[in-house]
Amino acid sequence: MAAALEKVSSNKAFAGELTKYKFKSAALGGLSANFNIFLPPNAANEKVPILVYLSGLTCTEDNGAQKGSFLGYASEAGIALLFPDTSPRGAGIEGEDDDWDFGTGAGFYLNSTNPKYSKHYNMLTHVTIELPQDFKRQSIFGHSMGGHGALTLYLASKSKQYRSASAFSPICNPTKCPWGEKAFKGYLQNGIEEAKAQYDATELIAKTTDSVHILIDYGTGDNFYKQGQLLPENFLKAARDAGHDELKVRVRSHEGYDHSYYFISTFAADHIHFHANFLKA
Ligand SMILES: N[C@@H](CCC(=O)N[C@@H](CSC=O)C(=O)NCC(=O)O)C(=O)O
Repeated sequence: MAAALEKVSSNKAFAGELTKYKFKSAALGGLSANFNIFLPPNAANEKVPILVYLSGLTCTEDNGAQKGSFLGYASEAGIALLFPDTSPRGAGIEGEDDDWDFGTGAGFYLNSTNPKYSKHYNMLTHVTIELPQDFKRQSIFGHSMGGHGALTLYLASKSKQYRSASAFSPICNPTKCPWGEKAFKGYLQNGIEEAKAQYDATELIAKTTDSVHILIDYGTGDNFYKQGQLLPENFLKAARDAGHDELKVRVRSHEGYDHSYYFISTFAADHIHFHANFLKA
């Protein structure tokens, strides 16, 4: 990271340290951006791998850090956690605060090509290039819109930036659900068609021939799943059709669990341990 970082807060947790920084983000058009980073205790003596967590709609860099139950498991595994924000803040674009599922808090981890948003809404560059400039061993996970971000950043990365990806209740096929359709029509000049090439995990896995390491968990009691916003079955079918077996792409359905952080924290250990296999190999 080239820009100067300003420490906002710091808390000791699980023998490690959770620190919030802010800086002036070039990717987000010069706006001030926050992120949290958790360093496990062994980071004082050696280089540690990093796991990036992307949050969902309406979230900030705090939701995952405060409610995900990830820190203790990451501390034990010797893995750092990076929690970016979910969108630029305060761009001042007309209408960006009108809805909870578009604009502020809803950056969809893409680079906007619509001139109205393209100066500020570049969360793809922010997360993949601007924040982690010096990190060599990285994996990525996320929730809901952040699960969409984790899967698409992993699958679309030409440089294989991430060793593995996992997601809780991800938006798996956003070109076919209301949240994705709304976001892509707003942020992208060529809308859904443009999104299919880069920002739809189901479209991407169908074209992926390389070996992948993906874990997805969702709950059958999740109202957004029931409303057809997540579509994990589409992703699973596309993965199997493309030849990715259970060892490469694992999609688990959990009876009765909802979309909340109670669900995420229930399976937090599984996700940290899944990534540890690849980050520490
Ligand atoms: N305000 C909304 C509900 C918003 C919501 O549920 N956001 C989820 C992510 S949804 C997909 O990206 C979330 O993580 N919320 C924050 C939390 O801490 O739970 C509504 O009115 O339905």
